Amino acid sequence: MALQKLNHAERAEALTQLPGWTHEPTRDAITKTFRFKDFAAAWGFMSQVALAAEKADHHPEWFNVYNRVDVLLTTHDCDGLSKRDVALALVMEGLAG
Ligand SMILES: C[C@H](O)[C@H](O)[C@H]1CNC2=NC(N)=NC(=O)C2=N1
Repeated sequence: MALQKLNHAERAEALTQLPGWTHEPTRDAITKTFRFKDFAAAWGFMSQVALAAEKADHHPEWFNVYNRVDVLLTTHDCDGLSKRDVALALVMEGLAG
């Protein structure tokens, strides 16, 4: 069965668990900008997220410059926001400290 997009109630619930995350309607994605002490800290975060993402077979769209990591999460398989995006966002929150 195809992965389902989150319904209204599920989206609202997800965003209450994810401070600093914003819904981006054009892509039906959630986004956040993380800032770290320096480039090494940002890259360390990205390395840890990359391992978790690969394990879950669910990957972020992201952009890094120096200590900043802009993240966009959406599910290509259903062309919108799914529980996999919420799960990866929660992993990121845990790793960002
Ligand atoms: C074949 C593979 O399982 C799929 O392409 C996975 C890989 N990573 C993915 N990542 C994201 N963000 N969305 C997907 O739909 C997705 N699909």
